[in-house]
Amino acid sequence: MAKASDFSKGLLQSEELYKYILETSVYPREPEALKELRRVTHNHPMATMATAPDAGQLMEMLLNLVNARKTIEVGVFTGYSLLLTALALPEDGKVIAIDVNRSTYELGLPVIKKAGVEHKIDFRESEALPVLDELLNHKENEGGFDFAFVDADKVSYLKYHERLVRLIKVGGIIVYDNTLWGGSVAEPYDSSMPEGKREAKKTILELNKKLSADQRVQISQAALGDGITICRRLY
Ligand SMILES: C[S@@+](CC[C@H](N)C(=O)[O-])C[C@H]1O[C@@H](n2cnc3c(N)ncnc32)[C@H](O)[C@@H]1O
Ligand SMILES: O=c1cc(-c2ccc(O)cc2)oc2c(O)c(O)ccc12
Repeated sequence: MAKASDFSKGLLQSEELYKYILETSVYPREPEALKELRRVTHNHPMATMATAPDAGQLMEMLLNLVNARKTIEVGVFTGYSLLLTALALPEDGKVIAIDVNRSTYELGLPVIKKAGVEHKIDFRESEALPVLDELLNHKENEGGFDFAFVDADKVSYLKYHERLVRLIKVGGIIVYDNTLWGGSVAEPYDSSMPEGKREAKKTILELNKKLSADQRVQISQAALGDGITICRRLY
């Protein structure tokens, strides 16, 4: 079973503090299906990519607050954030879930099926951008979604934002994961950082500036998980 110590301390000062939050406020209320999904993901070499349970708990609350019925997820991996979304949706709710990799989605699929929420999921194995553009080809999709979660290739986040801000309804919410990128956003240039991570950092820095200046959305950047920015469409 995954333990609090299996996660990095996130952005907090100590492992103990993160463990305290998880054990006091998150794990006792986490649905059994999500625990099982964490167990299934535990031995995957990229297990650290899964959405952090504390960030997931806030997402669940946001989904409830906007009474989400139609949502979009960009970046599924084994499905932790997808399953929590599907659990939060009503019986006739739908999440369009996009990922270039179906095999990781299939790793978590038995847990999703057992939880009885597979019928709410429209999984698209694809690059996200063409799917979002195709949705925008249909006028009825503009403002047609209540909520979106973005947790995929960081270098494309700005492109996703321009599409999602049109797809989400006024009052709806877009959540971006990794907006503090391990805390590196506030650190000087580090030549030992792998090229891919450095490119991602560059985009995240640009995204954070653009979101801060984007009058179409109200924002809140929260230091949960790897940093999440919540955007609420204003007009
Ligand atoms: C950080 S993981 C997602 C974690 C997931 N939210 C969870 O809770 O487990 C990122 C995912 O984005 C997918 N991805 C990367 N580039 C993509 C793209 N251009 N379009 C769609 N999915 C992409 C990867 O295959 C990977 O599964
Ligand atoms: O270490 C990572 C890497 C990613 C990542 C890199 C490239 C892609 O095309 C998609 C995802 O995402 C991560 C992530 O979302 C996270 O919470 C922690 C680490 C990483």
